[in-house]
Amino acid sequence: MTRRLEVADLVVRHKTRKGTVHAVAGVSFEIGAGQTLGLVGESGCGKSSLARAIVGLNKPTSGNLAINGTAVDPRRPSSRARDMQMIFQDPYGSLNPRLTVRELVEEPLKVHRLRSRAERREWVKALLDRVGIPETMHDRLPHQLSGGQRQRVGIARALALEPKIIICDEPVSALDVSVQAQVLNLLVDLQREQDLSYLFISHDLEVIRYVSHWIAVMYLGVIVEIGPVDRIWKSPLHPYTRALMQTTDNREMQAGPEVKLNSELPNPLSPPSGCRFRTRCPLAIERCAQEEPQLREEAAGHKVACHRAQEWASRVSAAA
Ligand SMILES: Nc1ncnc2c1ncn2[C@@H]1O[C@H](COP(=O)(O)OP(=O)(O)OP(=O)(O)O)[C@@H](O)[C@H]1O
Repeated sequence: MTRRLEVADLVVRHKTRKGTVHAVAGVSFEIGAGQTLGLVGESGCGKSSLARAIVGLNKPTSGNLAINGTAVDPRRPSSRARDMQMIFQDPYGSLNPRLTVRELVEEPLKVHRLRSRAERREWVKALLDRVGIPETMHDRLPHQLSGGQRQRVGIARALALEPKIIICDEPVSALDVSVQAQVLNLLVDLQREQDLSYLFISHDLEVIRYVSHWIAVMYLGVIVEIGPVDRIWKSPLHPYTRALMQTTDNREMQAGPEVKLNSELPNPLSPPSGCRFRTRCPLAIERCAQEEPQLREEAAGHKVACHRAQEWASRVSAAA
């Protein structure tokens, strides 16, 4: 597998008046060429902090990044703009309201001094055409577009520099359900055509399942489970993943204990000792308070950070 993006031990801390939030507490994963890793977890578990640090919008506290096998300095964002771009949840907030559609897509090319004026015009037109924005709209301002059209412009802008990796941070959450599928299909088609790699963030597991090859589940700054999409969908092993699955109409999940998320996410300023999920976990035992579980491979490519995962895994397969 050609590894497009490798993230190792990434740490992001935010200093606030009340203390330091450990938003990302040592996260590692890789994404192959033409693959999507879907990242899921409740609001506040650190998904955006992770995405912004990878793309260079926030400086990570520590960690390593490699793009196409070459290490890049995670604290120097300019070094990776041409390889990696981001698509945001709120295309209105992320698009300069004073620039026309055409200018918005052209801007990254101008900043990086790429192509002649005539070539830029042609490339911008081709990009807008590809994402389904007709020429009659190229001179419009963002507020004159629908939410779906704005997101299409956001996608064209992200593609302008021909990156191979795109970080999609909740790209369809702000859109009407009827438009969500169109934008998701566009992203999936573009991936196939251009062999793009996506880190796709969503709190919606159904969306994640639709677009992803791999799923990573994040809880209070750490990845608690990661694996191939079908495996996670059918045989999730971490109690937190099971709890998230129980909020969907996943009928393929193998039988096992019910885990409900009744309480709120603990205060991220002082996460629980040992396993961060233990305060909400009906299966927690003494060891969970004392020792932080590490990700361990339970099946090919399927890793889980839970002291009880093995016991669990045998029970789940016995019931299957
Ligand atoms: N710039 C910041 N300054 C201080 N704290 C921050 C900052 N950005 C995020 N946080 C805190 O870091 C933690 C993780 O937030 P983050 O936005 O990364 O999570 P998330 O999973 O993306 O949530 P959401 O889905 O709501 O965007 C939260 O406790 C949040 O309050």
